[in-house]
Amino acid sequence: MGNDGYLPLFETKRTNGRTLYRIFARSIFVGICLIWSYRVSHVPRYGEDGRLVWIGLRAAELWFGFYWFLTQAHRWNLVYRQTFKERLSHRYVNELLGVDIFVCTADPVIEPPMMVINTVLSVMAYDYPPEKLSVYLSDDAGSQLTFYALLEASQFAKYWIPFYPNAKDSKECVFPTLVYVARGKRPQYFHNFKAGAMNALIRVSSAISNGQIVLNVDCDMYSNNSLAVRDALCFFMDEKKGHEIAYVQFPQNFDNITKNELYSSSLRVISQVEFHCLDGYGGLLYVGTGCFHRRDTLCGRKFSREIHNEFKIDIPKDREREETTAVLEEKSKMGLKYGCPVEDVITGLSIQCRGWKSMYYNPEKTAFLGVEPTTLAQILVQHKRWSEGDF
Ligand SMILES: O=c1ccn([C@@H]2O[C@H](COP(=O)(O)OP(=O)(O)O[C@H]3O[C@H](CO)[C@@H](O)[C@H](O)[C@H]3O)[C@@H](O)[C@H]2O)c(=O)[nH]1
Ligand SMILES: [Mn+2]
Repeated sequence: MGNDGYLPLFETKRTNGRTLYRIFARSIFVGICLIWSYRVSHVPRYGEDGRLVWIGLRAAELWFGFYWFLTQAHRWNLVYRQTFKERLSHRYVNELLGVDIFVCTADPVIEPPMMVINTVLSVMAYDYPPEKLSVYLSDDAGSQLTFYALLEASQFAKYWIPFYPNAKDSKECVFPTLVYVARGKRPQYFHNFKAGAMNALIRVSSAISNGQIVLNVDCDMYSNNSLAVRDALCFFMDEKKGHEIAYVQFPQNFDNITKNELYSSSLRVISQVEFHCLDGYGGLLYVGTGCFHRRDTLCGRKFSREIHNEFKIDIPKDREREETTAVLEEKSKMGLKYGCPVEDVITGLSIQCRGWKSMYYNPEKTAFLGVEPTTLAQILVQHKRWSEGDF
């Protein structure tokens, strides 16, 4: 507690054992330097065997050492966040923010409706006032099957959600708003993949529920922790620091990890080490699914020190305004950015350039579980797309 009696809604801790890691890293650096100097001082003379191989190895070791040196930036300064949800519930009984959840799907064959619907149901069951929760399903395939499955799921939810451990009284149970959205795609108008779908959802939801917070969950992932919305709100609603935070990214975990993890697609090092470090430097990336955003920053708002915990949203209601929004999206001044295969990363960076901060929250109980690529063909497609976007 500070002198003014203020109890924060979240706290940040530096990892234990940093000194130990730094000693370890320094010892490796000394080792690398010794290898370098050995390679330089013992080059075979002209005519001696192995001279070319020696020089080749020296180049490889130089490169490896340089690469190792750069990766230390991702290991040096890990931080962990902790939230205080009971303080949030206590302080904001009726003033919790509206949350709009966007689920994206694009292909009913690769992404079967059963999986999509499981995702939708899982996010409908968040432990959160249902009148403040809206779930939007964007179906880029405009599939009748997916639509029918959603319709059936909405009926099923009426029976299932009251039995969900967090629903309090089945008689009083109201349901979150559920909306199906399929964009009209025209051949002469480029659809911009997921970024286009997300921007369409931002526009549609602004005219329906207009929640101050927006969460995206891909249809190949589901919510595994019904308290994750409250966790995210602990960051946004913190009285001292909340007004600086634009987005809270949760790690992407997977429940179909193969035994030997041949392709290392569970991104373990990234989510358990490197993101904690990026977070320590205030530069956590937005990496798509599992990320909570303030709607206003996603819509282009700049950070300002004067404005405290105010969630200002301009609703583009009439047609003229909607057209303006579309033009702004096209110029990447509003919503998710276009023209890059990793729309999320560049969108996150642009938000940070406007002065906002981001947070990484990795709760003990996994918040989102998804399907990772398991075959070489799937991995190659995914990495080609990521590499095209990131470099
Ligand atoms: O035209 C499209 C193409 C894709 N999607 C959806 O976008 C999501 C992500 O696509 P996916 O093929 O699963 O890509 P991944 O490589 O698994 O996605 C990772 O990488 C993306 C780009 O960085 C992020 O947006 C994702 O959240 C992140 O999980 C899925 O829900 C798709 O249904 C659309 O809605 N419309
Ligand atoms: Mn995916």
